[in-house]
Amino acid sequence: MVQPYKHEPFTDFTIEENKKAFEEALKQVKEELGQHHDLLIDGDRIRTDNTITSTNPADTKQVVGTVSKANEDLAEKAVQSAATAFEDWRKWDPRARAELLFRAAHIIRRRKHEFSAYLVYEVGKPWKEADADTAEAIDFLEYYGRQMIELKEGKPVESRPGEQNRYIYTSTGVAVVIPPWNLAFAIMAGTTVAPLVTGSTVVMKPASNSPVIAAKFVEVLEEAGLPKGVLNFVPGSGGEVGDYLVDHPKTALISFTGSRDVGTRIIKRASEIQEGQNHLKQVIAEMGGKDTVVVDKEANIETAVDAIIVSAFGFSGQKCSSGSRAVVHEDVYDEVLEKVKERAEQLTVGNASEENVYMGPVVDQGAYDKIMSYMEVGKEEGRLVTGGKGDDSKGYFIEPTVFADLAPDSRMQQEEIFGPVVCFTKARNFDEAIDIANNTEYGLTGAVISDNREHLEKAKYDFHVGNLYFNRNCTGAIVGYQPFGGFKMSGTDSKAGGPDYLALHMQAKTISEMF
Ligand SMILES: NC(=O)c1ccc[n+]([C@@H]2O[C@H](COP(=O)([O-])OP(=O)(O)OC[C@H]3O[C@@H](n4cnc5c(N)ncnc54)[C@H](O)[C@@H]3O)[C@@H](O)[C@H]2O)c1
Ligand SMILES: N[C@@H](CCC=O)C(=O)O
Repeated sequence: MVQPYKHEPFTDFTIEENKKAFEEALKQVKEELGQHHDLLIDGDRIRTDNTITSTNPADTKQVVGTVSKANEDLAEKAVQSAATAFEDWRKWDPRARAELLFRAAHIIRRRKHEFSAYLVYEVGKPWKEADADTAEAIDFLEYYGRQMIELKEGKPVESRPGEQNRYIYTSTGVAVVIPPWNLAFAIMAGTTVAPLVTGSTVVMKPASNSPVIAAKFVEVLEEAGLPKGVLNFVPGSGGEVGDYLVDHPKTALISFTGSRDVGTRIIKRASEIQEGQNHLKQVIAEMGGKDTVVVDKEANIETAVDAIIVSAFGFSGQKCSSGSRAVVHEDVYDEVLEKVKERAEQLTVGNASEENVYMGPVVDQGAYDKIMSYMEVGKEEGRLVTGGKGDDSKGYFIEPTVFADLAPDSRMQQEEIFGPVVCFTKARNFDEAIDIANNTEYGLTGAVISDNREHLEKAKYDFHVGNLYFNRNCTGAIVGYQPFGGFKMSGTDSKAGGPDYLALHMQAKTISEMF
């Protein structure tokens, strides 16, 4: 009997024993760093001359690992291998596929701190963020396994006398999985196992900033018993391997999570019918955000400050859900701004492998340069309240930064910066605050801090985002509790970790028989 789903608890690092265990994991993983990881195609490990080197963004001289790099020929092999494996895999009992996910979850749970330590080194996650990322990966395995068991008989439909109707879900085919680097474990794992558990086979191309954690996860799935060819691992360039996989006539499902530009490009390419293609491709594309914390005049100010700080600076603002905009009622604007400034100045920034670092580095030189260029835009468009400086001499560190008095349509309030920067805009009343919150092309997350019930009810209908939070931060959705996905240019609203997610990976089939 499968136990009811509950999310994986977070580690309490104030408990000395947990702290020691995590330090031990960091030490152990540090000794392992620098190893090489091969491609996996049709169950074979393949080593290439071309490699991707993954380095620690907090200490760029530290090599986390290298991975072999696929080209178009190897991507072709991977698709063919997945297409062949599909014929058996789709006929596996869905429960057996689900149980494979449960076994993988157990393996990760036993070595939880080890995986989190990899996240600390590979993408610069502070302990808590790394722990939450690993917990979410476990949650996806446990949750989607249970969802598949629930869906395996299909859904009830009516039948008339002399007729038997059934409505079932069938597997789709070869899925291409293209995850981002920021929820480097959770999203990579969740988007990989969702097609797998539904009976599709997968070609996974990890993000080039986080291929090592992806390679470690592939090892876990092999250990859990995944047959050869069912999952093929092909790190490579987005432009070369990504495009090739998306365009391939045999790929049937593309699951992408990443930026708006790459996502919309994939949607366009996947809609073009290739020679030899006899199906339409299903595309799941979860993309960027420009998320707002709205503060009403009737609000608990401490709750508001907390929500802004956590939303803006958790994982250095590198979440699609990050609250990079604060839209605050004019009556409390100065007070909230001043308190956010004070709190931001107390946040610790440093190498994430050290305890009690609130903010680690940003992920790479490209991200660092982009975020720093926005500091100049912010100074032109608004007022720098605190922060604004960076240091990329050893790693990519940027101060928590607050800009004030920005026009709602300024670049700072419209474009996804994806760094530790929050921009304040003043609103004359609650209606105007919601209008400002809605005035970007994105619609992913949002928070409203208010003690006014009428205003909260209004926000339920008028604040146009996929994940809306009241009196808390707008980050940190939990699998099975707060299904995640956005409106507008934030994506296809697939709601990862929700009850409808797996159905998007399958084809519903009606079978009707007369007696
Ligand atoms: N909505 C969500 O659930 C969600 C979750 C996490 C991150 N994000 C978004 O992801 C972005 C940050 O992640 P990123 O920097 O990894 O995004 P990205 O778009 O640069 O890359 C995402 C993935 O796409 C691949 N890629 C790049 N070019 C490609 C191409 N031409 N064809 C196919 N694949 C290609 C990359 O290698 C990577 O694996 C932000 O915009 C963030 O908001 C969204
Ligand atoms: N699901 C995560 C964000 C994923 C994107 O980065 C959250 O809710 O904070």
